Amino acid sequence: MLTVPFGEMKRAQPSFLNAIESSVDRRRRPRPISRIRLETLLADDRQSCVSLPQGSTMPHADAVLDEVFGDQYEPEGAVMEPKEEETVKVCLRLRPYTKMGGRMSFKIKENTLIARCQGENLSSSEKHYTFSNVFEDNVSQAEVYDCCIRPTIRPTLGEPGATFLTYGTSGSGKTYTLLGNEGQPGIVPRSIEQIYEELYDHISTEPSLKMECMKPIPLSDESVLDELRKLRTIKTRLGQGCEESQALISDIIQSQHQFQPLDMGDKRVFIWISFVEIYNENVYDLLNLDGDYGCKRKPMKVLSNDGNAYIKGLSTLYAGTKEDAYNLLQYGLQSATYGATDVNSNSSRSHSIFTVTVITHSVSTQRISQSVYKFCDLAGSERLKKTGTFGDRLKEAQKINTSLLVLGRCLETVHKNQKTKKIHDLVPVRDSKLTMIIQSALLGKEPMTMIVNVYPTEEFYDENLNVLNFSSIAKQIVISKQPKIMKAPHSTRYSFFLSQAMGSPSSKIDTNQLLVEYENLKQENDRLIAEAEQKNAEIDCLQKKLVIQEFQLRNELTDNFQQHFANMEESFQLRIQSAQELAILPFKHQMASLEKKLKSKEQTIMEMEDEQDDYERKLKAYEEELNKYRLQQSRVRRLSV
Ligand SMILES: Nc1ncnc2c1ncn2[C@@H]1O[C@H](COP(=O)(O)OP(=O)(O)OP(=O)(O)O)[C@@H](O)[C@H]1O
Repeated sequence: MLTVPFGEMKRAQPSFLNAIESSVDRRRRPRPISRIRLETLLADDRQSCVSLPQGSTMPHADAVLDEVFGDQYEPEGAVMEPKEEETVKVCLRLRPYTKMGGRMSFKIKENTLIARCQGENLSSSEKHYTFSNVFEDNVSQAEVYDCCIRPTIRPTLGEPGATFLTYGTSGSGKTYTLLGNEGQPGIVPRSIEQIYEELYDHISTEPSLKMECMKPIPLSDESVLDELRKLRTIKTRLGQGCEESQALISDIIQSQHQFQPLDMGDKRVFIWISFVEIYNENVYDLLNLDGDYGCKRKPMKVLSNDGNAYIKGLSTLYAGTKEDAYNLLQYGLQSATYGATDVNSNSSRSHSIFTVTVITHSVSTQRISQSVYKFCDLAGSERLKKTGTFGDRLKEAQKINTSLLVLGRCLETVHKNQKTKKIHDLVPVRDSKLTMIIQSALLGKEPMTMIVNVYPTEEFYDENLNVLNFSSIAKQIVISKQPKIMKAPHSTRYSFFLSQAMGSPSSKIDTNQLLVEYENLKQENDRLIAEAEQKNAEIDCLQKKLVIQEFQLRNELTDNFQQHFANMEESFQLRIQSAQELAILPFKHQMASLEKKLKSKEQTIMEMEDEQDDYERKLKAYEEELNKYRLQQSRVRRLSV
């Protein structure tokens, strides 16, 4: 249970879990800020902070605005209109109480909910939560729409669009508020009706202009046919029977609201729709026509371009009629993930974002603007224990709570930065996919309306207080709206703009002037093409030079390497030679001494041979003498005989 003793109330710091309710302390109530601040317009990755005095003429600020808005900023007239400032609209909606058992103790006083803290002394334990509007449980869907959504949907030139969020515990009525049912349609079908009824005369049946990565792209005839083919596929997949329920919903809405067609002069409107689901921190395309039901879906990447998020490869389909828009909504809902918890048997386990992009093309001024309306059905913020979550459901709940916590941190940081009028901390929009996608609203660049759904039971007492604390921070964020106006792209398809002009209501008046403009543009185009060709020829020449230089360089390098290797070889040879000589030297000495020894031995041998000769001669002489003696002896014997 969340209780804050009265004495500590003043000192407590606002935080996601324990926000200080603005109505408790007068000093903390939201007040109009006297100076217009640009830091909220800067992306979270920009560190600098610029502020402008209200209503000032500001030639010196042009450069800053140019940098922030690029092409989108038009410094016409030099005098800046003071920018409208408003805070995030936070409305409370109570779900009718159906259960027996304990009802949460609270009372409503105008736009303030006074919650009584459980088990505390009455005077010190009341918490006051002030909202833009409070809708009690008997307020109809139509009243909710008229009061907090209808005034924000103004898809005329220069309106940036808006983000609508439903936030609350599981089963508190978020999906009911956003989508409703057949008998009680919610915000999304009512917005579709409003947009299509108000823009009826101006909506182009041909999807010939699209936004890609925040840039307007005129589509080729083949792409137009491709887009129409996709719509037909969706219609075929939905099958028969959906038209009847759509017509019924449309009739109910028409009977409850009076939407008048707007006079938008020569403007043509193109409406594109996308639908994504964030499930377990992965973003999935709900309008993807390539994958079949049941096959593994591919998570998509969320990228950021100058503080505006876009999803890479997301299917954005053209909805030229409200029937197309209903079909796309229904098709996306069929693809969305549903699981069951103990609290709500049809609990949506993912955040889903239905986006309607209205592109407005002014034929006379060639200006293009886009208004992006995001309808976010957030998954329930719930306690794991109460919702009986295990396994996959537990993993889902953890991811859901993490992304909602990041959402709370973002709101808290933006609020802190705005309050102190300095950028102290970067807004952690990148910490979750949800906050990345709705970053422009979180950073205060476009209006945001949050409908806080509360199911007032004792059982959800703590969770409901957390939701209320969360909303009290959101309400204090200041929105600095900036129109997003772009010039028509330098396209080779001038015929697109010309055909738009011909088809527009004011075409008769402007046709001649447009033809002159067209001729001028054509000449300009020819001149640019000739210039481009000349540049291309120069590039070719430079490329050739580059190739020759590269070839020469390669040869030079090869020669250098060869020379280097030859030098290395030579020095190695010398080193080997000297090493060899060094190694041979002891053997040479040994050989010389052996030769010397040999010579002395030879000398000795020669001397001995001489001696031998002497002995042989002497032996011969003795033998001769012996022979003589023997001869004498034989003579003597014979004589004696
Ligand atoms: N204001 C209301 N009037 C009548 N019925 C309501 C209202 N709000 C909610 N309900 C009913 O309460 C039930 C739960 O509502 P819903 O499905 O919109 O809850 P949820 O907040 O979207 O839940 P989860 O986050 O789990 O998806 C539904 O049957 C719905 O019809």
